[in-house]
Amino acid sequence: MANTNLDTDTNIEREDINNGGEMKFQPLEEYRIKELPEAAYYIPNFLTPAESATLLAAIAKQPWTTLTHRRLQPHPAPLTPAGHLLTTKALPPFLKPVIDRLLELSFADTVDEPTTAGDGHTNHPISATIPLNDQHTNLTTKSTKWRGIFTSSPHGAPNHVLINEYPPGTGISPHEDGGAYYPVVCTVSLGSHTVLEITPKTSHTSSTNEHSNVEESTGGYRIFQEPLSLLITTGSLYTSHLHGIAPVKVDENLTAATVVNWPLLAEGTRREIEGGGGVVQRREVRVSLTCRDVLKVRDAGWVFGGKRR
Ligand SMILES: O=C(O)CCC(=O)C(=O)O
Ligand SMILES: [Fe+2]
Repeated sequence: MANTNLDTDTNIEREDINNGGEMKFQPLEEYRIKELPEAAYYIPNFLTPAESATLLAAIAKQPWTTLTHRRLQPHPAPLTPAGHLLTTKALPPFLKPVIDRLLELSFADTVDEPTTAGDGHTNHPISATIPLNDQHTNLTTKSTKWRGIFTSSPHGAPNHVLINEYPPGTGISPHEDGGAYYPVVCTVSLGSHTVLEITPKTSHTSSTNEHSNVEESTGGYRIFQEPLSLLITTGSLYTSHLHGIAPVKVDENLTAATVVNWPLLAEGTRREIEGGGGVVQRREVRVSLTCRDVLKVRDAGWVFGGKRR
């Protein structure tokens, strides 16, 4: 049954993250892809099918930049070759629900709080139950601090969304994203699933060709991205490794052993993949939204003689 169509997948796990009609996600640690060497997170059903439909309709009305095999939309503007965003224009309003949803996600940091303050005064009720002569012992209590994924980023939120469209049979060659962004990359997938391939690179500087200093090794990782899902990569994963999508119409050999985020996939998806013998067709166009915080932002008004649109 290779005709598995994941595009109509139901929200089997939505109950887990939906609380009284308000979208509520578990702490991000719950979504960690444990097999990867750097912190990365995968959240199935990050958006609802209705939200996806609204987004796709809004995206269809925006102008595209056409490449040889795919189209893209850089919002609010393309980056310069140096990786700068030359506008202070906000992201278009149709992307706000996605950005707001990203800002809802948080880590639940457990922090140790001393029960005695530096000046010797107790600052926690627990100290009241402790005999005075025991209070020199270094007592701590655990508390939870919520920390968003963009809390420490320069602008506190993504300021750039790159929309890529991939018809079945198209992909993106292995690449790294470079240093223009704060190292948190959030990718929302709409339409079809895809399989992201992450390949460690071994630095191998050649004196004859500075562009071929990246040598792919065989040990890589495959991440299955369901429609409606969110993938977050952090740290050096996108700089110490290459990432890309094979230009194929059918993904094969998809199993718990070959897909690193297998345990995080919606149960229905795992069943469908298994039912298809590990083979899944890319039947629809996939549209991805890659949301990042570009570090360097400058108003370009002066560059164009003060003429702004
Ligand atoms: O479409 C994707 O999921 C990946 C896009 C990507 O890697 C990029 O635009 O740099
Ligand atoms: Fe990329």
